[in-house]
Amino acid sequence: MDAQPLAVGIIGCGNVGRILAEKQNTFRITAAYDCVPGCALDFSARFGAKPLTEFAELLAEPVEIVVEAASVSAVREYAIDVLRSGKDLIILSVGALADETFRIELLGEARRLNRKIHVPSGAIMGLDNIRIGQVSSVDTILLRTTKNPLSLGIGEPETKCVFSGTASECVQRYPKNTNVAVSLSLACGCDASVEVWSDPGETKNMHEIIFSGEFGEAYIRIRNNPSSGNGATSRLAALSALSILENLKNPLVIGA
Ligand SMILES: NC(=O)C1=CN([C@@H]2O[C@H](COP(=O)(O)OP(=O)(O)OC[C@H]3O[C@@H](n4cnc5c(N)ncnc54)[C@H](O)[C@@H]3O)[C@@H](O)[C@H]2O)C=CC1
Ligand SMILES: O=C([O-])CC(=O)C(=O)O
Repeated sequence: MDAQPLAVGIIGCGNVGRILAEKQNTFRITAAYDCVPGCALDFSARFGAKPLTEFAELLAEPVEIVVEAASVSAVREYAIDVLRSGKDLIILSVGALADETFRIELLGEARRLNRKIHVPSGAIMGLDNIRIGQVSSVDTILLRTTKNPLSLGIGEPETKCVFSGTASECVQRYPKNTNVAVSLSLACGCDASVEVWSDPGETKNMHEIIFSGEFGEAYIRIRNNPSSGNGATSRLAALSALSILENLKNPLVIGA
Protein backbone atom coordinates (compact mmCIF):
# COMPACT_ATOMS: atom_id res chain seq x y z
CA MET A 1 0.00 0.00 0.00
CA ASP A 2 1.31 3.49 -0.87
CA ALA A 3 2.31 5.72 2.05
CA GLN A 4 0.12 8.76 2.68
CA PRO A 5 1.61 11.89 1.11
CA LEU A 6 3.27 14.24 3.60
CA ALA A 7 0.77 16.93 4.63
CA VAL A 8 2.30 20.41 4.40
CA GLY A 9 1.07 23.81 5.53
CA ILE A 10 2.28 27.03 4.00
CA ILE A 11 2.66 30.60 5.25
CA GLY A 12 2.87 32.90 2.23
CA CYS A 13 0.94 32.15 -0.95
CA GLY A 14 3.17 34.22 -3.24
CA ASN A 15 5.79 33.27 -5.76
CA VAL A 16 7.62 30.51 -3.80
CA GLY A 17 4.35 29.09 -2.46
CA ARG A 18 2.98 28.79 -5.99
CA ILE A 19 6.13 27.11 -7.36
CA LEU A 20 5.99 24.53 -4.54
CA ALA A 21 2.30 23.88 -5.20
CA GLU A 22 2.79 23.52 -8.96
CA LYS A 23 5.52 20.93 -8.45
CA GLN A 24 4.19 18.95 -5.46
CA ASN A 25 4.55 15.24 -5.96
CA THR A 26 5.19 13.17 -2.81
CA PHE A 27 3.69 15.83 -0.51
CA ARG A 28 0.43 17.77 -0.45
CA ILE A 29 -0.02 21.39 0.58
CA THR A 30 -3.26 20.95 2.48
CA ALA A 31 -3.48 24.34 4.25
CA ALA A 32 -2.41 27.79 3.10
CA TYR A 33 -2.24 31.03 5.08
CA ASP A 34 -1.45 34.52 3.78
CA CYS A 35 -1.96 37.85 5.52
CA VAL A 36 -3.61 39.01 2.30
CA PRO A 37 -6.79 36.92 2.37
CA GLY A 38 -7.24 37.12 -1.44
CA CYS A 39 -3.84 35.43 -1.90
CA ALA A 40 -4.85 32.44 0.25
CA LEU A 41 -8.20 32.20 -1.53
CA ASP A 42 -6.64 32.34 -5.03
CA PHE A 43 -4.05 29.76 -4.00
CA SER A 44 -6.76 27.50 -2.69
CA ALA A 45 -8.89 27.82 -5.81
CA ARG A 46 -5.89 26.89 -7.93
CA PHE A 47 -4.23 24.16 -5.88
CA GLY A 48 -6.97 22.81 -3.61
CA ALA A 49 -5.36 23.64 -0.24
CA LYS A 50 -7.67 24.80 2.55
CA PRO A 51 -7.51 28.63 2.62
CA LEU A 52 -6.76 30.12 6.03
CA THR A 53 -7.38 33.77 6.70
CA GLU A 54 -6.18 33.65 10.33
CA PHE A 55 -2.75 32.31 11.30
CA ALA A 56 -4.15 30.56 14.41
CA GLU A 57 -6.16 28.23 12.15
CA LEU A 58 -2.92 26.80 10.80
CA LEU A 59 -1.87 25.62 14.26
CA ALA A 60 -4.89 23.30 14.43
CA GLU A 61 -4.36 21.82 10.96
CA PRO A 62 -3.11 18.20 10.74
CA VAL A 63 0.12 19.03 8.88
CA GLU A 64 3.54 17.60 9.73
CA ILE A 65 5.57 20.53 8.49
CA VAL A 66 5.00 24.19 7.68
CA VAL A 67 6.86 26.09 4.97
CA GLU A 68 7.40 29.77 5.72
CA ALA A 69 7.59 31.53 2.34
CA ALA A 70 6.42 34.97 3.43
CA SER A 71 8.78 37.50 5.05
CA VAL A 72 11.31 38.07 7.83
CA SER A 73 8.55 39.54 10.00
CA ALA A 74 6.39 36.43 9.46
CA VAL A 75 9.18 34.23 10.86
CA ARG A 76 9.46 36.41 13.94
CA GLU A 77 5.69 36.42 14.40
CA TYR A 78 4.80 32.77 13.76
CA ALA A 79 7.80 30.42 13.92
CA ILE A 80 7.73 29.65 17.65
CA ASP A 81 3.97 29.00 17.62
CA VAL A 82 4.40 26.61 14.69
CA LEU A 83 6.93 24.56 16.68
CA ARG A 84 4.73 24.65 19.78
CA SER A 85 1.84 23.24 17.74
CA GLY A 86 3.96 20.14 17.08
CA LYS A 87 5.04 20.86 13.51
CA ASP A 88 8.47 21.13 11.92
CA LEU A 89 9.35 24.21 9.92
CA ILE A 90 11.15 25.17 6.72
CA ILE A 91 12.27 28.81 6.79
CA LEU A 92 12.88 30.73 3.56
CA SER A 93 13.10 34.20 5.12
CA VAL A 94 16.31 33.23 6.90
CA GLY A 95 17.19 36.86 7.57
CA ALA A 96 15.01 36.62 10.68
CA LEU A 97 17.68 34.37 12.23
CA ALA A 98 20.27 37.16 12.10
CA ASP A 99 18.72 38.48 15.33
CA GLU A 100 20.68 36.49 17.93
CA THR A 101 18.14 36.91 20.74
CA PHE A 102 15.33 35.61 18.53
CA ARG A 103 17.47 32.80 17.10
CA ILE A 104 18.49 31.55 20.56
CA GLU A 105 14.86 31.55 21.70
CA LEU A 106 13.64 29.78 18.54
CA LEU A 107 16.34 27.11 18.61
CA GLY A 108 15.83 26.62 22.34
CA GLU A 109 12.15 25.90 21.71
CA ALA A 110 12.98 23.54 18.84
CA ARG A 111 15.36 21.61 21.11
CA ARG A 112 12.92 21.52 24.00
CA LEU A 113 10.10 20.27 21.76
CA ASN A 114 12.30 17.96 19.68
CA ARG A 115 11.28 19.71 16.44
CA LYS A 116 13.35 20.42 13.32
CA ILE A 117 13.87 23.74 11.57
CA HIS A 118 15.17 23.37 8.01
CA VAL A 119 17.10 26.16 6.33
CA PRO A 120 17.24 25.31 2.63
CA SER A 121 20.32 26.10 0.55
CA GLY A 122 17.92 28.53 -1.10
CA ALA A 123 19.35 30.62 -3.91
CA ILE A 124 22.94 29.40 -3.47
CA MET A 125 24.91 26.18 -3.66
CA GLY A 126 27.59 24.76 -1.41
CA LEU A 127 25.91 25.38 1.94
CA ASP A 128 26.31 21.68 2.79
CA ASN A 129 30.11 21.79 2.98
CA ILE A 130 30.33 25.40 4.16
CA ARG A 131 29.13 23.85 7.44
CA ILE A 132 32.74 22.72 7.94
CA GLY A 133 33.23 26.27 9.25
CA GLN A 134 31.63 24.98 12.46
CA VAL A 135 34.35 22.34 12.93
CA SER A 136 37.46 23.90 11.36
CA SER A 137 39.05 27.32 10.95
CA VAL A 138 37.72 29.88 8.44
CA ASP A 139 39.87 32.66 6.98
CA THR A 140 37.37 34.22 4.53
CA ILE A 141 33.64 33.88 3.94
CA LEU A 142 32.40 36.50 1.49
CA LEU A 143 29.18 36.67 -0.49
CA ARG A 144 29.05 38.99 -3.49
CA THR A 145 25.49 39.38 -4.76
CA THR A 146 24.77 41.13 -8.07
CA LYS A 147 21.22 41.92 -9.11
CA ASN A 148 19.34 44.25 -11.39
CA PRO A 149 18.40 47.46 -9.50
CA LEU A 150 14.72 46.65 -10.10
CA SER A 151 15.13 43.48 -8.04
CA LEU A 152 16.95 45.42 -5.32
CA GLY A 153 14.15 47.99 -5.31
CA ILE A 154 16.48 50.89 -6.07
CA GLY A 155 16.78 53.35 -8.97
CA GLU A 156 20.57 53.10 -9.42
CA PRO A 157 21.48 53.75 -13.12
CA GLU A 158 25.18 52.72 -12.85
CA THR A 159 26.87 49.44 -11.97
CA LYS A 160 27.80 50.05 -8.36
CA CYS A 161 28.52 48.39 -5.02
CA VAL A 162 25.51 49.52 -2.97
CA PHE A 163 26.39 47.67 0.24
CA SER A 164 29.53 46.37 1.88
CA GLY A 165 29.43 45.01 5.41
CA THR A 166 28.26 41.97 7.34
CA ALA A 167 25.37 39.60 6.61
CA SER A 168 23.48 40.66 9.72
CA GLU A 169 23.65 44.34 8.68
CA CYS A 170 22.90 43.55 5.05
CA VAL A 171 19.67 41.68 5.66
CA GLN A 172 18.29 44.71 7.49
CA ARG A 173 18.92 46.84 4.40
CA TYR A 174 17.88 44.24 1.78
CA PRO A 175 15.57 41.79 3.62
CA LYS A 176 14.04 40.48 0.38
CA ASN A 177 17.33 39.96 -1.44
CA THR A 178 20.02 38.68 0.92
CA ASN A 179 18.55 35.91 3.07
CA VAL A 180 21.29 33.73 1.59
CA ALA A 181 23.92 35.85 3.37
CA VAL A 182 22.43 34.83 6.72
CA SER A 183 22.20 31.18 5.59
CA LEU A 184 25.94 31.31 4.85
CA SER A 185 26.65 32.79 8.29
CA LEU A 186 24.56 30.14 10.02
CA ALA A 187 26.29 27.39 8.05
CA CYS A 188 29.85 28.48 8.69
CA GLY A 189 29.28 29.77 12.20
CA CYS A 190 30.47 33.37 11.70
CA ASP A 191 28.92 36.57 10.35
CA ALA A 192 29.76 36.47 6.61
CA SER A 193 31.08 39.52 4.75
CA VAL A 194 28.74 40.73 2.03
CA GLU A 195 28.91 42.99 -1.01
CA VAL A 196 25.74 43.84 -2.91
CA TRP A 197 26.19 45.10 -6.47
CA SER A 198 23.51 46.77 -8.53
CA ASP A 199 23.95 46.21 -12.27
CA PRO A 200 21.30 47.52 -14.72
CA GLY A 201 22.65 45.13 -17.40
CA GLU A 202 22.25 41.99 -15.23
CA THR A 203 19.28 39.80 -16.07
CA LYS A 204 20.13 37.00 -13.59
CA ASN A 205 20.49 36.96 -9.80
CA MET A 206 24.18 36.27 -9.33
CA HIS A 207 25.80 35.09 -6.11
CA GLU A 208 29.55 34.58 -5.77
CA ILE A 209 30.88 32.85 -2.65
CA ILE A 210 34.53 33.13 -1.69
CA PHE A 211 35.42 30.73 1.12
CA SER A 212 38.82 29.81 2.49
CA GLY A 213 40.18 28.17 5.62
CA GLU A 214 41.76 24.99 6.95
CA PHE A 215 40.34 22.96 4.03
CA GLY A 216 41.76 25.17 1.25
CA GLU A 217 39.90 27.63 -1.02
CA ALA A 218 36.59 27.68 -2.86
CA TYR A 219 34.97 30.03 -5.31
CA ILE A 220 31.35 29.31 -6.26
CA ARG A 221 29.39 31.39 -8.74
CA ILE A 222 25.65 30.85 -9.20
CA ARG A 223 23.82 32.70 -11.98
CA ASN A 224 20.18 32.18 -11.12
CA ASN A 225 17.13 32.62 -13.28
CA PRO A 226 14.81 35.05 -11.49
CA SER A 227 11.44 33.46 -10.77
CA SER A 228 8.60 34.66 -12.96
CA GLY A 229 6.40 35.69 -10.01
CA ASN A 230 9.08 37.76 -8.22
CA GLY A 231 12.27 38.86 -9.96
CA ALA A 232 14.08 39.40 -6.65
CA THR A 233 13.65 35.72 -5.77
CA SER A 234 15.66 33.17 -7.73
CA ARG A 235 13.77 30.12 -8.95
CA LEU A 236 16.47 28.00 -7.29
CA ALA A 237 15.27 29.16 -3.86
CA ALA A 238 11.85 27.58 -4.41
CA LEU A 239 13.36 24.46 -6.02
CA SER A 240 15.65 24.08 -3.01
CA ALA A 241 12.70 24.06 -0.58
CA LEU A 242 10.92 21.66 -2.95
CA SER A 243 13.86 19.24 -2.80
CA ILE A 244 13.75 19.28 1.02
CA LEU A 245 10.04 18.39 1.00
CA GLU A 246 10.52 15.67 -1.62
CA ASN A 247 13.36 14.11 0.39
CA LEU A 248 12.02 14.31 3.94
CA LYS A 249 10.93 10.66 3.98
CA ASN A 250 13.82 9.39 1.88
CA PRO A 251 16.08 7.04 3.87
CA LEU A 252 19.06 8.07 1.72
CA VAL A 253 20.32 11.50 2.85
CA ILE A 254 22.58 13.17 0.29
CA GLY A 255 24.58 16.30 1.12
CA ALA A 256 23.18 18.54 3.83
N1 LIG B 1 16.46 31.65 1.60
C1 LIG B 1 16.63 32.05 0.35
O1 LIG B 1 17.58 31.65 -0.33
C2 LIG B 1 15.64 32.98 -0.25
C3 LIG B 1 14.59 33.47 0.47
N2 LIG B 1 13.68 34.30 -0.12
C4 LIG B 1 12.58 34.78 0.73
O2 LIG B 1 11.48 33.89 0.61
C5 LIG B 1 10.27 34.58 0.94
C6 LIG B 1 9.19 34.29 -0.10
O3 LIG B 1 9.60 34.80 -1.35
P1 LIG B 1 8.53 35.05 -2.52
O4 LIG B 1 7.53 33.96 -2.53
O5 LIG B 1 9.31 35.31 -3.74
O6 LIG B 1 7.83 36.40 -2.02
P2 LIG B 1 6.41 36.98 -2.49
O7 LIG B 1 6.45 38.41 -2.13
O8 LIG B 1 6.13 36.60 -3.91
O9 LIG B 1 5.34 36.21 -1.59
C7 LIG B 1 5.27 36.39 -0.20
C8 LIG B 1 3.83 36.14 0.25
O10 LIG B 1 3.84 36.11 1.67
C9 LIG B 1 2.79 36.95 2.16
N3 LIG B 1 3.24 37.48 3.45
C10 LIG B 1 4.21 38.40 3.71
N4 LIG B 1 4.31 38.63 5.01
C11 LIG B 1 3.37 37.85 5.62
C12 LIG B 1 2.98 37.65 6.97
N5 LIG B 1 3.56 38.32 7.99
N6 LIG B 1 2.00 36.76 7.23
C13 LIG B 1 1.41 36.07 6.21
N7 LIG B 1 1.72 36.23 4.92
C14 LIG B 1 2.70 37.10 4.62
C15 LIG B 1 2.60 38.03 1.11
O11 LIG B 1 1.28 38.57 1.17
C16 LIG B 1 2.86 37.26 -0.18
O12 LIG B 1 1.67 36.68 -0.70
C17 LIG B 1 10.67 36.08 1.04
O13 LIG B 1 10.84 36.48 2.38
C18 LIG B 1 12.00 36.12 0.30
O14 LIG B 1 12.81 37.21 0.69
C19 LIG B 1 13.77 34.61 -1.43
C20 LIG B 1 14.82 34.16 -2.17
C21 LIG B 1 15.87 33.35 -1.65
O1 LIG C 1 16.82 34.70 -4.63
C1 LIG C 1 17.95 35.19 -4.51
O2 LIG C 1 18.75 35.28 -5.47
C2 LIG C 1 18.47 35.60 -3.18
C3 LIG C 1 17.50 36.30 -2.36
O3 LIG C 1 16.60 36.97 -2.81
C4 LIG C 1 17.63 36.17 -0.90
O4 LIG C 1 18.59 35.53 -0.44
O5 LIG C 1 16.79 36.73 -0.19
